[in-house]
Amino acid sequence: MSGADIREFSRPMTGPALVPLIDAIEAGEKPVVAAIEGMALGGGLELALGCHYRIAHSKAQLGLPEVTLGLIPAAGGTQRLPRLIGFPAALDMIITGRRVSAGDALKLGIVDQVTERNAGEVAVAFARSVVDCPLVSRRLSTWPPLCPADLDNILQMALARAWQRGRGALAPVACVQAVQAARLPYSQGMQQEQKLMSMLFASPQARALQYCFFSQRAVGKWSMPNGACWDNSTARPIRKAAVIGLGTMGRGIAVCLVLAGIPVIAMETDEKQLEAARRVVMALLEKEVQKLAVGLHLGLIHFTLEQRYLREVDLVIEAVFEDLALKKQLFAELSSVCHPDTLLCTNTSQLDVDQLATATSRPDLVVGMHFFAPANKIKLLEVVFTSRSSPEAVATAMQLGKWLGKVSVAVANCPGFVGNRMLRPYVEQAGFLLEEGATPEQVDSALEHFGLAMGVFRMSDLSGLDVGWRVRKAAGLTGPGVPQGQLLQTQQGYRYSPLADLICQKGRLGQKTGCGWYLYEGPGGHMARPDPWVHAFLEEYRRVHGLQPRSIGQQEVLERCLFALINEGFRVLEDRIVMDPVALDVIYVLGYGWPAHTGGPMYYAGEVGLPRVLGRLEYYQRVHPDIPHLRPSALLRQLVAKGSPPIHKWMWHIEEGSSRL
Ligand SMILES: CCCCCCCCCCCCC/C=C/C(=O)SCCNC(=O)CCNC(=O)[C@H](O)C(C)(C)COP(=O)(O)OP(=O)(O)OC[C@H]1O[C@@H](n2cnc3c(N)ncnc32)[C@H](O)[C@@H]1OP(=O)(O)O
Repeated sequence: MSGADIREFSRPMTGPALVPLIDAIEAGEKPVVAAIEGMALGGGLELALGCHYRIAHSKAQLGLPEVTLGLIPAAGGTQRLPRLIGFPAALDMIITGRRVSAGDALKLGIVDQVTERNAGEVAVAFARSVVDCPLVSRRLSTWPPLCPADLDNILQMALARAWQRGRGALAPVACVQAVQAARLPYSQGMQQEQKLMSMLFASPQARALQYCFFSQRAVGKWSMPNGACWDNSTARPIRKAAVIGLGTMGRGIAVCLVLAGIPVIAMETDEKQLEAARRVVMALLEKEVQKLAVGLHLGLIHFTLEQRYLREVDLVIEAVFEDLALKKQLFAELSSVCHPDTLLCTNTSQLDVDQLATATSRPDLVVGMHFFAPANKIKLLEVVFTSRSSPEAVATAMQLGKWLGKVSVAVANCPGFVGNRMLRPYVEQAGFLLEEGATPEQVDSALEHFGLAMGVFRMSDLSGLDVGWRVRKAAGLTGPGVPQGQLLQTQQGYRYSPLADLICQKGRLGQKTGCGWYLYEGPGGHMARPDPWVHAFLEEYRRVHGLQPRSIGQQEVLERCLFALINEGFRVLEDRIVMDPVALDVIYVLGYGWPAHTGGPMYYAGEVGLPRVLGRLEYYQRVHPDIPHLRPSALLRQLVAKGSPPIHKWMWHIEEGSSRL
């Protein structure tokens, strides 16, 4: 039982109401044993907690994921669970919404028995064995709360954690408040639970999080402009895969494959690099084995320098250095080494997948599989199809992503695909704001206050500033031989901030060099500190270029960075790079740390109001006519002209034939 029907939350609810039902079961004179097979989530677990005993199958999973939907467990979960397993463990489960295995549930005391057999049959036998036992001690609502001496401290720490990790989300905080009420007599605790639930139930955050839940499932129902789609295309089985290039991304991808039980050929061209990769990958795998407490066959991965092993694989993911010529050469080689049916996938984050496809003997079997770092942690996968990718190739990559535990989003090939394409105007605005008077920490603090996991400059330092530098050089925006513009700098006719290039030229490449936009403890350090050098550098830059710094408020930072990103999102939709705006929201929430409680950038635009987004973009464009990314997209204008329809109707307003595919 995976809990309440989430769709019902946005329409009038029908009875019977769950709370009185659970209370009636608990108060009953017959022993009721919950038999848990599969899932007991949300209202499902709350129902089980109202039963007198719980028997779970060993493969069952239990949890209270309401927080991920912007809610609290409001059918007594916040009152019964702390009574059963204590405040610290209950707080952890309720605030994070994480699922626990049957084995862990037994250790925690949530279930009375775990069985390998049919849980229903075992529960019936168990019920017979307890039929004469008194039930009075089995009614959790009557238990006195298990209050440890340091409960105040525990609750305070939980509250601090909820604020910090929630990044502005209300539900985690309400979860702590509801659990706190489990100190009170049960009926008073329930009143508090209901009060908090009523506050959250109709909140914009809950709506946004429930939109995220369905969006992450909707993207699995992909389609391509040629009519191929998820239910008319068949994925191939992947019995063995290869990863070529064992840098950070390749290692993470190899780990994902092994964890999913897929045998992997992990290939490098350099002996030293291969050994380094072997150490890191095996250490990561052993850590996972310990964490998940699962038996994993570590022999599933074979490290090699030899291409001949590639003959036996069904799919290759290349993750070599981001260099088009190098990748094209590799793809040409793979065409002759691999079996003619082998799918050739690239993990490029921005190179032209169509060009890579032309280097092979099988362009129909080439797709992009764009993982996000760290590949073994981030749940997003962009599956990039070209004009020649076959439905079967796309279906296979999408299915493989799901098998790896990712949410796969099908996107058409275009520069930067979706995520990085929308990121460019955002990063660009941040650079302009520095020129105009802001500091990296002012910009980052505004963005983090909004709820992003990391501000733009901290994120750039983490990814490595040389990544963008290389892209800008390849685009002819900077580098030897590129003429420097006038004040303000212009390149290719538009305003261009060379600040990031200048920082890179100083050898400041981010965390890996110990400094970038911030200062770190040393190379590889993580603690970002404001750097007086950067402040002096910015002041000098403004002085040399005659720029009068001005005070820039939080609102301007947010509007310029976020609305520029959203504006590019509308252009992505106009170009029909994705099926609908839902895909953009999924990509940003799962891949770029966009706060889920705002739904994602496009959903957020709808909440702010499209006329407001348009109005602010028009304003900033008047002030900065030399920044094309601030020019409102035609689709945004059209939607506003049509009265700002809801997000699921946006695609109806795109003119036929506007697709660039
Ligand atoms: C002002 C008024 C105040 C009113 C106060 C109101 C008080 C109301 C009190 C109400 C008390 C209710 C208390 C209970 C609350 C809850 O239970 S909230 C729900 C909690 N449960 C969850 O969050 C579980 C969500 N589901 C999952 O995690 C996964 O789906 C799964 C169960 C683990 C299965 O995963 P998987 O096998 O990968 O399949 P999916 O692709 O995810 O799902 C398959 C399809 O099923 C749909 N679906 C799944 N769960 C739900 C659900 N709970 N409700 C509706 N639909 C669900 C999912 O969307 C998929 O659908 P399709 O895409 O159409 O195939």
